Amino acid sequence: MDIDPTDIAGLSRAADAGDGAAALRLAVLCGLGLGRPQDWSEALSRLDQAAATGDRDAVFQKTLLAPAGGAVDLTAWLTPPPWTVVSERPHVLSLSGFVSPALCDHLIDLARPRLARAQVYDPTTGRGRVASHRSNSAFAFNLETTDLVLVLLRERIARTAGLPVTGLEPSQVLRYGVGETFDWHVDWLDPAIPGQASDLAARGQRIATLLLYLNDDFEGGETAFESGGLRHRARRGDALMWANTLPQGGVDRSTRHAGLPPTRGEKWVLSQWMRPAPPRATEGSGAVLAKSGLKRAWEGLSHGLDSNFDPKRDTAHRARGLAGCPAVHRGVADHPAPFPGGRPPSAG
Ligand SMILES: O=C(O)CCC(=O)C(=O)O
Ligand SMILES: [Fe+2]
Repeated sequence: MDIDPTDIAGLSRAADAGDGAAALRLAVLCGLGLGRPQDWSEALSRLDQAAATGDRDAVFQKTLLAPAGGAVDLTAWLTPPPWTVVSERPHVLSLSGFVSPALCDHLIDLARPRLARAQVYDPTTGRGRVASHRSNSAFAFNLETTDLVLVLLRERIARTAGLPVTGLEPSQVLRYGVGETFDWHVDWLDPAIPGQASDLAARGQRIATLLLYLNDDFEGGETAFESGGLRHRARRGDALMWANTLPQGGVDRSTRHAGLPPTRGEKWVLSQWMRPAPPRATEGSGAVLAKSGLKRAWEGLSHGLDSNFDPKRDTAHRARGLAGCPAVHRGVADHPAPFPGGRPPSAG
């Protein structure tokens, strides 16, 4: 495809003329709400259009999203599965069957050829750097590598947490070989650390973390919490979600945790850190952002940074976010309804 990937009109023309790759790219932009308003029904019909051309990637993504054949069940996708409370303090929930084993394999396949040594924040500069306490490897998805499966997965994660998808950081796949670890750490950012303060001011706190376990054929490698001595092992396709902030606001210091080293085999997880909203720098009129944001997001190959910002919705989330993760805290207090009234927000 030699069409400008940020040229929505050009992509639409090519898609309607039978270019499956253009239709598939358009499906991603429709699902993300980048360069145009978010529209699930168009995203799915562009996927169908791409699959109908015989585009192998589109056909494969459709089988992952609708394994029984037929149409993708959007309501099912955007409805969080039941959960169990693993720990009240820290607030940790376990969700079984978050995605299918086939989808886990797909995420591993996307990440495997793109892995690099995982990094941590440099406490002074705030830039990434290699550190001995994080010896595993990682891949963070960018706009180019984000497919419709990941777009829908990110929306499912956001709705499970009760946080806006625009606040999700780039999704990362982590791989741990034998002896590799993400040693004891917290996911929340510390305003007292200069390298984290400006990021915190721009994007808000990492309210919640969700880990999706992509395989289970290894030994050791548990996710461990210092407080209470919790050691969590999950089945492939299960997720673990916890709040890094307290319901009344402020960070939860009891969330100190680690990815312990596998003693046999390799461990794969998808790690999703969640903020209350996109960076303040991008706030403005939604329409202007929608156009210029896409070009900038593509050039930076990032996403989540410039998606369609809705000042009313996202400011409310940010305010709410300061007092913790809605779904995790509600889940702990009032298991199992994740949304007010027990129903997810509308899929539209
Ligand atoms: O791999 C794990 O079990 C932990 C990962 C983790 O702590 C993180 O991604 O923040
Ligand atoms: Fe962590």
